[in-house]
Amino acid sequence: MNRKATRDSVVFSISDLQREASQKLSTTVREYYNEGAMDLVTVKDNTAAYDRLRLRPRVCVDVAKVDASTECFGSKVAFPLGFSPAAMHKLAHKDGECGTSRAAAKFGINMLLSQYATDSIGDVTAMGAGAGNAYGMQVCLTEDPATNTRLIRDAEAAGCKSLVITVDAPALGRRLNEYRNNFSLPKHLTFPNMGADMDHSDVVTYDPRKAYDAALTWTKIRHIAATTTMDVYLKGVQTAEDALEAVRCGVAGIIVSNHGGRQVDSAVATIDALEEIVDAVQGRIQVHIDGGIRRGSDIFKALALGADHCWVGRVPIWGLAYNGEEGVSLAIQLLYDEFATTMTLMGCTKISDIKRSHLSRMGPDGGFHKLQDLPDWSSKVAGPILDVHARL
Ligand SMILES: Cc1cc2nc3c(=O)[nH]c(=O)nc-3n(C[C@H](O)[C@H](O)[C@H](O)COP(=O)(O)O)c2cc1C
Ligand SMILES: CC(C)CC(=O)C(=O)O
Repeated sequence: MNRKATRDSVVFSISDLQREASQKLSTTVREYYNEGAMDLVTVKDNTAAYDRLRLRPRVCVDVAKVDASTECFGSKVAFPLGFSPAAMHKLAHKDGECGTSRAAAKFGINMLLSQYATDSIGDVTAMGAGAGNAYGMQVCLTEDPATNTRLIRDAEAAGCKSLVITVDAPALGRRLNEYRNNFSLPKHLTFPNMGADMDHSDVVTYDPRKAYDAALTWTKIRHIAATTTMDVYLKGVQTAEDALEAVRCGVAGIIVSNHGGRQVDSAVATIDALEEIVDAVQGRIQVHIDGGIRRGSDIFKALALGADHCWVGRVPIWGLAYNGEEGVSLAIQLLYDEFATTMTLMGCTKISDIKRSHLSRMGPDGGFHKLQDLPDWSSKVAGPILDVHARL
């Protein structure tokens, strides 16, 4: 893709995209996508928290050439952003997850597919054939081991590089919009990754056997991780304590996430949770983040705090709703341009130049204070503490 593509005449930012996309959706679908659990405290704070961090630009650095590319799941990606797993893209546009996948592949970024996607994992990864970007399959894990095994085998067969186990959903959060609007999947859409007998009522009526595993534990994670060739990531880790458990489990990485504020309302904004987690993990496994990222400068701030990679859930959905696959491409382009511009203005020519000392945060005295750079952990510990396959 031409990374300096033509501009849209209406949409110049993700906030414009959200506004335009939202106008095209019915109340039920708009609220399902845009809202979250209970009073939306965390939905709002996920974005607001980025504004509590400020940038400390360095000047007189030669930034004539800026390289925003990095690596994720063993693939080179255009910049440190990919698509989080989000259910039901076809409610936004008929292009669905396959359209999202084509846009990701053309730009060279990675995509995670929800087990509640409206396109199959095989069809979605086929859209990226030959493009070089990587895919991951997200699973909540159900109480039915046969369903879990089938999902994992399908993902491996489709060429997924990672298995993303969502750990913040032992049950569905209380999304008041879904109750108010009597939300359900329209009859013409299906969950092709879930098998023929699955319909959306299994999800909203909390049939845990079919939809979630309320008894998911670290022991089960270790067993699942040992049964797959894919790299395992845990999505929904929100504390240093659980990040350390993940390190002990020997998984490849974690995604610091509160499910976009759709599970526990009043959960800490992910950018606020990130710091203690990065400090606890000390570089032993990958630390990714999602939730509230709406600008290239947000990606910069997350990397500066120590994240290895960022993901967005609602952004591609708004792109789809606005203009199908082309709308998704527009969304990626905007975030790429904003991120590359932020790097340039901050005096960073490559990803490894981005440091905590580029950030300032408001302290109890009301003043802004520079953050201290992280130590170089790469020389201290290499790789996870334990090899999960060796343990079992
Ligand atoms: C409509 C919608 C559906 C989602 N479905 C899933 C899902 O099936 N599995 C999952 O792990 N997370 C799901 N999420 C959460 C996202 O993966 C991600 O954590 C969240 O959207 C990040 O916040 P953001 O939308 O502010 O970027 C969903 C989010 C949205 C908005
Ligand atoms: C089908 C839903 C359970 C998908 C989801 O995780 C969400 O809506 O946040």
